Amino acid sequence: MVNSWWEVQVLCDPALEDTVFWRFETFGGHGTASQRRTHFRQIQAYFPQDEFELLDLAALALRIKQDAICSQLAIPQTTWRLIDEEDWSKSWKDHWSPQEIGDRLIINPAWMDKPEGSDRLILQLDPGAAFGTGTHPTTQLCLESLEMRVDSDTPDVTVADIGCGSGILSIAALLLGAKHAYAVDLDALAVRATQENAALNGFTAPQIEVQQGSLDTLMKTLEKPVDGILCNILAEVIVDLIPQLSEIAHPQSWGILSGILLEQSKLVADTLEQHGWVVATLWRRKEWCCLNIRRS
Ligand SMILES: C[S@@+](CC[C@H](N)C(=O)[O-])C[C@H]1O[C@@H](n2cnc3c(N)ncnc32)[C@H](O)[C@@H]1O
Repeated sequence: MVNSWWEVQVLCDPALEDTVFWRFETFGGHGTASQRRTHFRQIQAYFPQDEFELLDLAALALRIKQDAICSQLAIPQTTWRLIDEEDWSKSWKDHWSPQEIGDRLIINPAWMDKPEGSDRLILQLDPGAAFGTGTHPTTQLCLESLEMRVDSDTPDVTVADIGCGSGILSIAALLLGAKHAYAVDLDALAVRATQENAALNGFTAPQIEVQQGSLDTLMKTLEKPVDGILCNILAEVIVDLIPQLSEIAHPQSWGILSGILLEQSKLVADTLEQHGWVVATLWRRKEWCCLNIRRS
């Protein structure tokens, strides 16, 4: 059980924002959020104290500094402090507000009143320690792609959500009209967050089934192939998963893959092609992209 967290805060040039998000994610940060300041960005993430030594944080700060130097940007200021569980949840909640995404969704922090008078689907979310507040470009790209794939005209859609984090993509799929979501994540905190968030939105098993694990878990437990595969992890991880992706797909299945930096998209697309998939569209936001794929 985690009792204390490192709150790591980076003040940097806006152009470094995506890189810092990516560094936080690869280091295992939770609840990453950013705010605009007049001439710079303030980005923070939280790291469980029992898993991170001061040396790890120093290494993270050094990497971020090197990233800035390589991009010829001002040297960022990285600071950290130890906070307890209660302060942690409050601290990052202070930085988060309702957010409209695409044409049909609004992500509403669970501790705030539901927005009134909106004709959007309201996705209630409390990510807790898991990734996926909807503020990251990759999550937004996945949600916008999902809107184009799932609606009330496609009522029997089933989706697999690999690396579900807070559960945001599975829940969005169900709100948009999908029939079943099968969510997996290696992180036990993400499994718990997904179950709790699903319940907040009125979804429980069997409509949503959440397990700790990855693609191999789904391969063992799914009774039928799914119509859609959602996977917002990192390119390196996605490339490793691709060879077995078709094990949970049928000939008409589609996929939405993100967490991929633009310069990594060719590697991912080539690997997809080698394994019977094609990239139908590539959506881009900042340095990130999202591949909408189908079987070839
Ligand atoms: C970038 S977050 C995405 C969360 C959410 N789906 C979203 O779109 O915002 C990636 C998640 O993938 C999980 N993850 C990383 N590698 C994984 C793997 N090989 N299999 C399953 N989950 C993985 C992480 O624990 C993390 O929760």
